[in-house]
Amino acid sequence: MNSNVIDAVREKSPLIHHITNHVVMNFSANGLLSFGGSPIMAKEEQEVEEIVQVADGLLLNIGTAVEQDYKSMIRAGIKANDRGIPVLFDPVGVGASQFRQANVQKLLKEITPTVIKGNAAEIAYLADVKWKAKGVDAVGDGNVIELAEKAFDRYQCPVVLTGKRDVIVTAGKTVTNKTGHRWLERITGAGCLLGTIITSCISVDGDLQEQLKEAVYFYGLAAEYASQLQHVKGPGTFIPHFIDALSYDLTFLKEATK
Ligand SMILES: Nc1ncnc2c1ncn2[C@@H]1O[C@H](COP(=O)(O)OP(=O)(O)OP(=O)(O)O)[C@@H](O)[C@H]1O
Ligand SMILES: Cc1ncsc1CCO
Repeated sequence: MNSNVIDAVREKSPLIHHITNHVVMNFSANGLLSFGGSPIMAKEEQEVEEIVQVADGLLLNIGTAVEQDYKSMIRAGIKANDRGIPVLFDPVGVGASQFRQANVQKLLKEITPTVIKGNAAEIAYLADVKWKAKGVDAVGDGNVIELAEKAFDRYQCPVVLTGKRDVIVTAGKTVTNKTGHRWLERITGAGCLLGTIITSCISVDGDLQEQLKEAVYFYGLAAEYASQLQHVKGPGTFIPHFIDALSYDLTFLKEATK
């Protein structure tokens, strides 16, 4: 058997509406297509409700968001909440500017995410804990479990905190994940694409904790597999092989990375 969650995604091929940043649009669309889902990038305020109407999941990522994008995100998020489809929120670089901070606060008052996903610095900002960041990247180590649980308590929302060790917090349960490869830190958008993969996994029927665990575990294994291929020499050659690996079966990746 492969994986109930991943099989279900591939069976359904969920349409994931992205309002995401310019840097990762292409990478996210290709990664999701390879994995087995169907991407649409649409951020015009006048059309987002129509797109959400037919989507299976919504991803909101503030990486390069301008004022108009936040309006679109709020409108799309409210519609997604009304329809009951999952919403993943990725507060990319939220601590980097007052503009991001003010808009994220406003957004989180208007919409209810199904999952908040971010690196340690982003989750620390939301949890009101001091953490070092450099632009959109987290710097240094600390108690990531405590951090993710604090953010969960504050927003009453499941949290996926990413890094060398990922932490997944849902109601009453915290688990960690160690799959992954250091080259994921050396390419842009590894966290953003993980957000896309998670959104597709939570848009099929099933238990949220299981879906989050499986998405994060699979993603890390795909990276481990791609990194060990003979012709993969560094972050650049890693990217296309990682995209390939996202289309593989979990059982195959487990065997091949033993
Ligand atoms: N040192 C590492 N070793 C193994 N896996 C890692 C490491 N650092 C990050 N990862 C993995 O990389 C993915 C992205 O996590 P990361 O925390 O780097 O995201 P991010 O900072 O939001 O990225 P971006 O902003 O570029 O999208 C996760 O799947 C995580 O498990
Ligand atoms: C580098 C960068 N800057 C804004 S968004 C983004 C992509 C990774 O988060």
